Amino acid sequence: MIHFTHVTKSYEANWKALNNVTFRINKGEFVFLTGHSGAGKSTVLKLIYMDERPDEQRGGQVMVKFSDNILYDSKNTPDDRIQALRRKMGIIFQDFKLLPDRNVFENVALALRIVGTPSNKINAAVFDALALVGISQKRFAMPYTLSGGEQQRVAIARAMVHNPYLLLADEPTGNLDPKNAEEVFCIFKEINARGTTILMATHNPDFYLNSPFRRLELSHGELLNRDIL
Ligand SMILES: Nc1ncnc2c1ncn2[C@@H]1O[C@H](COP(=O)(O)OP(=O)(O)OP(=O)(O)O)[C@@H](O)[C@H]1O
Repeated sequence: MIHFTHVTKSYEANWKALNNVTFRINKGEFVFLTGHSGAGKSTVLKLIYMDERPDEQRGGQVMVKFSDNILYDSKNTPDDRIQALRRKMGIIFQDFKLLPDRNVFENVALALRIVGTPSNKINAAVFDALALVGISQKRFAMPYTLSGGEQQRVAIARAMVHNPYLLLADEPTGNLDPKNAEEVFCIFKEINARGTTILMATHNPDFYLNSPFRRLELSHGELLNRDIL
């Protein structure tokens, strides 16, 4: 589903945030992305949701392939197709990024309203997504009244409401205490078991050391483990 082929990304001249990174993630996998602060984890995720592109000269290629007919690659995807790409994935950040002036239901519903989904379908999809993360009872609450763990669960519901093929998570448990972090990780495992591919950037070894899932480890912009094709 995700193919990085010799990807190099320089934000500044003569300095590579990512250097010649090649890996592949298959449909249905759960993969961790690890590495020290500044190793390039967020850059990998931004290249997948095309907030960034590889270097023009010898930057390699990022390809995201959802099916035989639905394919986005960094060389041939114009800027005006990026929204369509992002509608096929869910993205979760460390700091939740909920809209402070909308309640839980509206935060989750918004992505569907924007694309003109009929309200009966919105209601059903939002209820399903809130049930998935176990927070239906808080649907009328405003974000500032929720704990960090609850806010992140709303963010997961928002990311999942349109049934994405792929879930990208950038340090999703970084602001949570261990109990909430574990709960969020369990929700991710459930989402993956239902078929969504997951790439999760994390610093937390408790997740990846005792886990059957594959790990891509970055150090100073380079991939350390190369048994990942
Ligand atoms: N827009 C930018 N302009 C210049 N440098 C950048 C930019 N974005 C990232 N960098 C640099 O690229 C390197 C990789 O950053 P990135 O955010 O991908 O690392 P990370 O592994 O996600 O780090 P952290 O765990 O701290 O979030 C860092 O040295 C960072 O300072």
